[in-house]
Amino acid sequence: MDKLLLRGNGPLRGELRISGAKNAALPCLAATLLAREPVHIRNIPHLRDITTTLELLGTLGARILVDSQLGIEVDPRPVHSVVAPYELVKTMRASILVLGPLLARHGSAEVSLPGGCAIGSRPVTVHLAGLQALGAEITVQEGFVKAQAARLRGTRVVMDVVSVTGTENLLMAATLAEGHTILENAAREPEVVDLARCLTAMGARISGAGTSVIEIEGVAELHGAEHSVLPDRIETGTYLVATAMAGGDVCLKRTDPGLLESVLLKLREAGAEVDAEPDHIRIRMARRPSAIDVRTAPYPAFPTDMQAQFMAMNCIASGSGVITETIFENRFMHVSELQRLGADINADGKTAVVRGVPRLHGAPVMATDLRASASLVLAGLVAEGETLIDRIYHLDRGYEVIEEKLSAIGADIHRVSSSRGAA
Ligand SMILES: CC(=O)N[C@H]1[C@@H](OP(=O)(O)OP(=O)(O)OC[C@H]2O[C@@H](n3ccc(=O)[nH]c3=O)[C@H](O)[C@@H]2O)O[C@H](CO)[C@@H](O)[C@@H]1O
Ligand SMILES: C=C(OP(=O)(O)O)C(=O)O
Repeated sequence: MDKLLLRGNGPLRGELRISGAKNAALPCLAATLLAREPVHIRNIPHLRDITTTLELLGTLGARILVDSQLGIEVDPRPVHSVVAPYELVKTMRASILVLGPLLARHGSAEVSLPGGCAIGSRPVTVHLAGLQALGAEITVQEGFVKAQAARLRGTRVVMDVVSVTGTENLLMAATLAEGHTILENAAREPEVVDLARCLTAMGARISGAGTSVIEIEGVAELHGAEHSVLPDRIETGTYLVATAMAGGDVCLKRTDPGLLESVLLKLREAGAEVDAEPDHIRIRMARRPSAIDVRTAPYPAFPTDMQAQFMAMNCIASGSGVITETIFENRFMHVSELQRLGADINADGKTAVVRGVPRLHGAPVMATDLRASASLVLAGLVAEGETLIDRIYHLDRGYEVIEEKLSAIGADIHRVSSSRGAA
């Protein structure tokens, strides 16, 4: 099993290109199941979650073509199965996203309850209650969600919690429902908006995406389309924090500052100079960051997927900062690993108080989930000596060639096989 080896190596300088967003590419790939013709999706990141999704689509019978630019064409016409098996679904939360499209397009679906980051209990009741409201018969048996409906019927659905993938599943299902659907208390994340753009290109009739009320006028069928996935705001935020921690001058290309205003605000508060242009962000940091307070909440507030990275920054900041995680009940698993590097963190329930220390010290650590892994990489960039990160398969779910991107801007980071790690 691979590990990452890092040595603190001073400021970061240069430019790097941001990839397409994992959390938008995954629902867009699921949405291809709704169409009657091939759908071409561009700017897809090269990630393990994407490979798993393509494998899942292939298992259902879809034909997948990858072009030289890593654009992917999914031809859903040969789909012959509506069963998403446990072996593929267990590693990835987003696999539940095939439920709505399979049900809407084929009248039934059997999807294993999903896996993904173990950051909380992560129920799918919003998805199931919404599909029931749209007329589906749903049972959960032996770890599988089984859903049936000859044709879904548009209706008003009030989601009892704001759920990103819940909103996406219902949005996709409603595109082929008979009549009008109103989704209330919808998630407003940019990835939901991107999915709505993809569906609209396929012929769906959607208004209100990006607000908490989305309306969908069902259509009889969806056609082929081309769609380019929006930039990954979490990858963008992670490299911005890396520069804020290590110091230096880095330009992130092919991103969109409008997607992460709450994050840019916090970076400026920490002392970074941030120039936001329509398609790139330049960050300069010439001093130790100041500790900041962060409270996670649904978009447009501060994203939970950036919480661990900001905790890493507070670990080496001047002063103390309070991190409050309001979305997931078990998203502080990085705390004990950051402590192994010398961080001073006191976590209790939803809150962690971080007192910045002048220096972290390298140590062997273990990645526990995707963004926790990212926080360890950031800490390793500035720690004195060697940091060896185990279980980086979590990182490979969500960061495209992270060691290549960070090396290109001056970091000392290498992927090593376990035999080197054990030496
Ligand atoms: C593939 C993907 O896009 N993943 C993102 C998505 O996950 P995901 O869509 O799984 O997260 P949700 O928005 O559904 O979860 C938000 C909160 O709602 C709760 N909840 C959710 C569904 C439900 O039926 N009942 C319920 O109580 C969850 O336990 C959690 O506390 O949004 C999260 C919140 O921004 C991000 O951290 C993930 O990176
Ligand atoms: C939690 C995440 O992913 P998933 O929802 O796929 O587990 C994430 O992207 O930070």
